[in-house]
Amino acid sequence: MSDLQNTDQPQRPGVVVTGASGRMGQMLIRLILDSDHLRLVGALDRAGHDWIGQDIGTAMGGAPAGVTVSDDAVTAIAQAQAVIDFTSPDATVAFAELTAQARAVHVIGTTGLEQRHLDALAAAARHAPIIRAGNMSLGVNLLVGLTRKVAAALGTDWDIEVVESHHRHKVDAPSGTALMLGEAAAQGRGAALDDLRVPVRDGITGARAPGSIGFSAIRGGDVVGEHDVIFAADGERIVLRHLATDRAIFARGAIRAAVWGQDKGPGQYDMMDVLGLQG
Ligand SMILES: NC(=O)C1=CN([C@@H]2O[C@H](COP(=O)(O)OP(=O)(O)OC[C@H]3O[C@@H](n4cnc5c(N)ncnc54)[C@H](OP(=O)(O)O)[C@@H]3O)[C@@H](O)[C@H]2O)C=CC1
Ligand SMILES: O=C(O)C1=N[C@H](C(=O)O)C[C@H](O)C1
Repeated sequence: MSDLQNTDQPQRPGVVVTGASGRMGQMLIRLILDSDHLRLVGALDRAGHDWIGQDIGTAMGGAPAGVTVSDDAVTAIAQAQAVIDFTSPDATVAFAELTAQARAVHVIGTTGLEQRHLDALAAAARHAPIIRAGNMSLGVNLLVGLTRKVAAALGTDWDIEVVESHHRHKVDAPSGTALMLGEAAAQGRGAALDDLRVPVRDGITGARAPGSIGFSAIRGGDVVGEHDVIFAADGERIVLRHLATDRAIFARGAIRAAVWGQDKGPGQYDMMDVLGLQG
């Protein structure tokens, strides 16, 4: 059934989508408008955006959805039970403060967060649940567990490299997913990624440091997201690969997280919690 009848099922949690005109924002809104589990109550965009004041369904080129695109985050988030947020790090921190005040679930897909952003999110999570992952897909979260296991099983004579490819518009590198995979590999080796991570290689880099974890990023075209974790030893290689061909996989994960979070207390969660893959 469609959620276009926005008032007929008040028991469904109301969700606000931030960055509504973005690639992920539009995908999320399409899926939420078709969801039996969530009700779209707000669509936020940056002040001055062409879509402000328009119906979100019409702005996306479809039928009216009964929700007007707004730049008033305070008012929109105050009436929400969940906020799904795929925007930029500074915006996500600002939305986290409002979402915490509303005691709503904040589902964060935004990547490229620095320590100061993470610190602000930790503060917000003292008041309401935050569910954050660099990749919301089932496949990648399974791959994280596999990567940890393979890294734990292999010695440091197996070199680990993470290679990722994304569309030409992506602004951060390595991708959030690549960092999740690198962290899993480091955990498998009983170490912290910060201690093993190799900065971008360029020029006379010297030979590879034993036990290090390298990252390479490719940007081009419309690639949705591709990740390889390469374990390379003398005479053999293992490659664990995830290929995303449709952004719906991320949006479905985020919607599942928003519903899952409804009965959770304040704190920080990730997709491994949502999918029951911890441990
Ligand atoms: N965790 C996951 O599974 C996934 C995470 N992502 C991440 O999600 C984020 C968004 O990706 P994508 O949708 O492709 O990017 P887009 O650039 O297409 O969309 C981002 C949206 O956020 C808005 N936005 C950015 N900064 C602000 C701000 N300060 N205030 C208000 N709105 C703002 C943008 O508005 P404007 O255009 O005006 O700047 C735009 O509408 C990225 O960090 C990406 O890496 C993406 C896919 C999956
Ligand atoms: O920016 C994107 O597009 C994506 N970002 C996430 C990341 O940084 O890993 C997830 C996915 O790969 C798409």
